Amino acid sequence: MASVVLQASDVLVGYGGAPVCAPASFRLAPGKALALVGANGSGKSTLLRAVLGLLEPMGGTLRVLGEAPDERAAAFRTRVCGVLDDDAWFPALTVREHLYLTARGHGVLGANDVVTGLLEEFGLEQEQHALPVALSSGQRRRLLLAAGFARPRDLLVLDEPEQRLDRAMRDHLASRLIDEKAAGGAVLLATHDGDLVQQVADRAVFVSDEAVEVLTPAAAAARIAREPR
Ligand SMILES: Nc1ncnc2c1ncn2[C@@H]1O[C@H](COP(=O)(O)OP(=O)(O)OP(=O)(O)O)[C@@H](O)[C@H]1O
Repeated sequence: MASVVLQASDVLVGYGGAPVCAPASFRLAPGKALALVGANGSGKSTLLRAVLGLLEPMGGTLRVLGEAPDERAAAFRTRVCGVLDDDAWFPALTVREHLYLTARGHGVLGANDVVTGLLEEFGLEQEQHALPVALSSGQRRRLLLAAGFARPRDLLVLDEPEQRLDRAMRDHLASRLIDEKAAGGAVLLATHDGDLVQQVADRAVFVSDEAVEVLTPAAAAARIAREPR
């Protein structure tokens, strides 16, 4: 496997020709996790969207698994899994059917058993035959996360995965991400959770319009504690 999963060199992102933050440079290797931290609206999600190939950078060089990100490319979508807070559901498919479709669509063997395990892991057994419209926002969040883990991936990109999770589920997510690294996966997450940064991340990137700095997880957690929310 490539020794670098993600390489950003002076990447500038924004909308309508206006950058949302300073140019960002960072790299991520297999088996490592990188956290993007910073104030609300600082540009974390926008950087994630560029990594996922959903937004063309305005400047700099961005390489994901050696290529410019392109979500239209099947090879890219096979290896890069994004979990955004986008609530993109098929309204007539149940929780179980969503997970099964995701796993089967990515060629997972024994998809039914994989789904059964994920339903239990993410506390969705009772809701497995419910439609998305019937779920609480926290249950929908857990379904989004479970769908991310239902399919193969080399890079897992998560936007504020801690949102709407209780403490126990946050801790479970942290251990799941540590396992992901141990299995050789790379994790890029935007987060406001300093504990999650310290539990999971090997490095952090502090995003702002003045400068984008690479920090230790402890330094990033200290910055998060100081940021107004
Ligand atoms: N589609 C869009 N078009 C124009 N501006 C946008 C769009 N999406 C986000 N923005 C703006 O870009 C800036 C950065 O937003 P972004 O969502 O990347 O920040 P963030 O760091 O992820 O914030 P938060 O922590 O609140 O999720 C904000 O000023 C936001 O209003």
